[in-house]
Amino acid sequence: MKWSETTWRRIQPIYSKILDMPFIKQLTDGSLPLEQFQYYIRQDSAYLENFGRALSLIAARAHEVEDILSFSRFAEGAIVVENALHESFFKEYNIEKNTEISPVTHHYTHYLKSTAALDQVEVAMAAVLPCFWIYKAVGDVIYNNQSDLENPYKKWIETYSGEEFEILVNQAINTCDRVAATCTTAQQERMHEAFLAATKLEFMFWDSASNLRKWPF
Ligand SMILES: Cc1ncc(CO)c(N)n1
Ligand SMILES: Cc1ncsc1CCO
Repeated sequence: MKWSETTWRRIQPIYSKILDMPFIKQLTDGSLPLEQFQYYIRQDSAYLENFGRALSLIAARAHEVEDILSFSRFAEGAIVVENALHESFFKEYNIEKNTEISPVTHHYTHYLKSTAALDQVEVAMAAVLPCFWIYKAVGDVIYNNQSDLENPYKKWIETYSGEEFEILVNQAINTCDRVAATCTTAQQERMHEAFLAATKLEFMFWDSASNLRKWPF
């Protein structure tokens, strides 16, 4: 079995919990309270900026020229999406710009950047993979279950359900499979652990928006 098939199977219990989250259900039917969406977009802007940095670090550390190119493109894509948030979502949804980074965003972005800087590069590639794969999978489920044509979050829903994003996601998955094939079993296991950790953080990222989580001080 491919590394990606094994890793996707292993995270199924968490993936099911993600699909059951109130945030996802309410985004799908359009009933998500605006305050939660605003919180989410502000945090996602900070997330994408740092995700872009992590992807650039991986590009710099990749062994193969084709992977330097892919991860440089991914990094650019993340910053382009971040820019789009500022150009449209911040204005349309009346979102304040200067936000304090939340505890979960802080943890997730620092986890990705330290993994990208210090871990084996194959492990770093596995750590960023849920950002692609979970969003593609969840984006498709939301897109296919939209119940309300007037959904105020329609534009967001379209970001991750297009063919363009799908191509990048498949590229990220295939890259992980190719590099995993060069790794020892122990190294592949560390790739699984990184994929699992980032999947949990994807759950927590939405959970944090649902609860408008803040620092205690
Ligand atoms: C938290 C998070 N994970 C993944 C993506 C998609 O890359 C995103 N925009 N935000
Ligand atoms: C995963 C992801 N999220 C926003 S853009 C992107 C793909 C990289 O361009």
